[in-house]
Amino acid sequence: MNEFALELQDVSCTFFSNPRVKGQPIQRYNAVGDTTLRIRAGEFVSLVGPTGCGKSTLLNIGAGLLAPSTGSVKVFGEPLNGINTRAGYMFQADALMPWRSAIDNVMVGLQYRGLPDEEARAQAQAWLERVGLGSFGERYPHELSGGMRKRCALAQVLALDPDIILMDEPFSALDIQTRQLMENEVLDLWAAKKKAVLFITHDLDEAIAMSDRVVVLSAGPATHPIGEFVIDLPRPRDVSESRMQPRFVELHTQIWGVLRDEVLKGYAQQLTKAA
Ligand SMILES: Nc1ncnc2c1ncn2[C@@H]1O[C@H](COP(=O)(O)OP(=O)(O)OP(=O)(O)O)[C@@H](O)[C@H]1O
Repeated sequence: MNEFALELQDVSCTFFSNPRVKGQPIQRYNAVGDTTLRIRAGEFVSLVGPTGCGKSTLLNIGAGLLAPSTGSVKVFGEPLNGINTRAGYMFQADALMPWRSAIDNVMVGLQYRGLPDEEARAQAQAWLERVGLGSFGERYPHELSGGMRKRCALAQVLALDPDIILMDEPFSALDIQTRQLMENEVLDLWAAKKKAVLFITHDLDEAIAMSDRVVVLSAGPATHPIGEFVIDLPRPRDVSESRMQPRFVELHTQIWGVLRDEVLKGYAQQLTKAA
């Protein structure tokens, strides 16, 4: 097996405004500059960077939802063309289908894969149990709490047993206690299967507590990595206990030293845009 599950090699991404809007010249925005990012099989990597810098754009490129303007993407050594079928994607917003019960949401991907309904249902139930929703399968998304919906979305992704998991601020909408529970659950599930994870977060504490490596992105335009830190905290980890360790504080100080100026630049840009 190739050492790298996902490789973004010298990618850039430029967005153009809609050419059909009459009377307005086409505007271009260079969201991602020259970026190389490699995630090893089984590695948990977080991307942190100022708001609006281009984190989701990079994740979308890795998912094959967006083609880079230049550069290349490889998945286990093979060039990526179209959707990355080895990856599962967990979004910031709920992606559950409101008209389907929790179990139907989890089993839908398995059904698409051609599993007979009965087997798909059994596997979906097993995943719901693993994420603590064993007795909630018949509930609809609106009948679940925010944390439960996240658990259901997690089961939906993990049921497909992807080799790569792409997570775009999956817990940002949760209260702090639920968030920490979910972070620990994700770490336990990850430790059991050791998939490659690319995790996006605004929260540096979360990035350090969860990851093997944290990559810091510059403020846009043309965001690119400006720092990379190996997180050598022992595993298994409990996210809230990890935060108490002196090494955590050291890493936080080092990474924040790089991130701080970019966050200030990003913030200043937002103010300029808003003015
Ligand atoms: N389809 C698009 N067309 C034009 N501009 C876009 C498009 N998608 C993203 N952008 C711009 O590219 C930049 C990067 O956006 P992106 O969503 O990747 O940032 P982000 O770091 O994930 O943001 P946030 O921290 O708010 O989640 C932003 O300035 C955004 O406005």
